[in-house]
Amino acid sequence: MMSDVKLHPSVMCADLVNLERDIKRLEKIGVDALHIDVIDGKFSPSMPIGIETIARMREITNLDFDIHLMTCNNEFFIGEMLKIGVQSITFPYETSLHVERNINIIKSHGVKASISLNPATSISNLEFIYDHVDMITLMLINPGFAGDKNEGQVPYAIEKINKMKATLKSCEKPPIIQVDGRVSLEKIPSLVSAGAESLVLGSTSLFRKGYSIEENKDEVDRAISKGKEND
Ligand SMILES: O=C(CO)[C@H](O)[C@H](O)COP(=O)(O)O
Repeated sequence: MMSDVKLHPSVMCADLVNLERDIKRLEKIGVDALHIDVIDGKFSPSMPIGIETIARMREITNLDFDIHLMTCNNEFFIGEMLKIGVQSITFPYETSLHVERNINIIKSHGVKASISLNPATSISNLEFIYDHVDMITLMLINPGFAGDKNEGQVPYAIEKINKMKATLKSCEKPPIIQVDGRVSLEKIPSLVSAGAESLVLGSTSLFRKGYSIEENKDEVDRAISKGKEND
């Protein structure tokens, strides 16, 4: 099924010892980009995927890389990702001293620039840069860990998406709204009808245990269609 909602599987939820196999499966089912979390152990206390692994992944697939930095030294990691050759880089607002400079560096390499907001960070912080970013990633959980329980998502997720959507109405070229964190099959309909345009798919959807990636993809498509009906 074709949908204008972008599917970005979260690589940290794949089988990390069978990464190539899972990437090939994702290529076959048709996804829009691989969402790759780069976590430095300080911004959040986990380190699922390292720089070398991403460089190696670049050699085995032509899928777009949607890099999500969850780091403190963003300038360093932006530089490393640009060397690898990625299509989009999201960096966290909360650890960026020079937000506009980061955006400019990323864009000067022809790469899409995006910014992420932790659950408690207000969207008003982005007031002056909406027109300069390609995507805004709304974290619906406190970042760092994937989880296969349908819990952990902040209760104000839908309200935040609604507000973001309303705010972006006045933009000439509005950035895409991406949602990340426990984007479950149950929640996809309400997230999509609120205005989410890119879904980071993890352990409660595309990588749901007990089902194949292919079976889960059918369920994701169904959940998106349901969300579109309620639009
Ligand atoms: O950003 C992340 C962790 O911080 C993961 O990409 C995200 O949580 C996906 O996993 P899940 O859907 O299992 O929560």
